[in-house]
Amino acid sequence: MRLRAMAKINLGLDVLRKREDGYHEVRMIMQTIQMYDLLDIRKKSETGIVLSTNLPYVPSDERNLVYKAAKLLMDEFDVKEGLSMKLTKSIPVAAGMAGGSSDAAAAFVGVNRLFRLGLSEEELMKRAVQVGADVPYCVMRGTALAEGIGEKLTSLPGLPRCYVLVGKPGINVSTKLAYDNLKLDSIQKHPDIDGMLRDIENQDLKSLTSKMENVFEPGIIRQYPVIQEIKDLMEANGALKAMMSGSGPTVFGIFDDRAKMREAAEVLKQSHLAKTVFATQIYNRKDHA
Ligand SMILES: C[C@@](CO)(OP(=O)(O)O)[C@H](O)COP(=O)(O)OP(=O)(O)OC[C@H]1O[C@@H](n2ccc(N)nc2=O)[C@H](O)[C@@H]1O
Ligand SMILES: Nc1ncnc2c1ncn2[C@@H]1O[C@H](COP(=O)(O)OP(=O)(O)O)[C@@H](O)[C@H]1O
Repeated sequence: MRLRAMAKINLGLDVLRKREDGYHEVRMIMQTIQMYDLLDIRKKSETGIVLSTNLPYVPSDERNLVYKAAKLLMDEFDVKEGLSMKLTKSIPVAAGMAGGSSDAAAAFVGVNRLFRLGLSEEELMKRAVQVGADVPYCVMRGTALAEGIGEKLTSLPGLPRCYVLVGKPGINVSTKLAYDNLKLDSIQKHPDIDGMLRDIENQDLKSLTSKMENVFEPGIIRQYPVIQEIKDLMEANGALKAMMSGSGPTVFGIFDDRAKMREAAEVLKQSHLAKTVFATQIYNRKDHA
């Protein structure tokens, strides 16, 4: 069985407060994009889980979120058969695009199907949060409002067709450090998430993109000014708006015109500001086909 684990971007990202357990309460507008890892899974005769990946620097043992997700379900349902998984990564790692979380979501969906565990999407999402705050969203996909620590999800109407240019500089940002370094009292500008929800309801892409904000962005840009340079390049080359995704460092630009996006992609490649440049579009199917 082959599953696609789709990447996400955060169109809006607000952090409200720190909880007792160290996690933060957030309010985010999430969007799946057509960029994916592949997870091949099959039963094997010997018991246990075996995982391989195409990247030497991604762990292929119990530290991998795919392994964690599969083990969690197989332990709960006392699955005696073995599982073999092959993960082929294309989503940049530690990039703010939920690559690992989405791989874990694919493992939840795949193990549920392969061993006929009969869990509904909601039941999978309830378990998914144990692997990571963004994993329930990666099970759900599409356009969504994420609250709580990211696990309280409301499905939203799909956005009008638009194109997404992804540019990741050659640096990595730790999500944990990004949260630890965030000074909640000195956040200059909170995104207008409610306004964005209205724009999505009205299918008004221009108004929606004009409100895009991410509270992590100023702090991470101070550390890595290249992020600002990539944003500026995208906006100078036709993006309605460009912003950092999640805890960074990936920048995405939203375009209403595919040709313009492709031209901007060429300019970005020539600039050598980004290590990964990928031109794609939003993705709103939810069926894990
Ligand atoms: C920032 C966001 C925005 O979508 O995405 P990424 O940049 O990772 O893609 C998410 O909130 C990332 O969610 P996720 O990557 O699943 O987080 P987890 O693995 O559960 O947590 C990693 C660490 O981040 C911090 N964390 C995470 C989520 C949250 N709501 N509050 C937190 O404080 C915690 O310190 C935790 O130890
Ligand atoms: N399946 C996986 N894919 C990528 N990284 C993984 C995976 N499982 C565990 N990790 C670890 O998690 C860290 C962050 O991964 P990733 O999910 O790509 O970040 P982000 O959520 O910022 O996009 C990596 O440094 C890696 O060591």
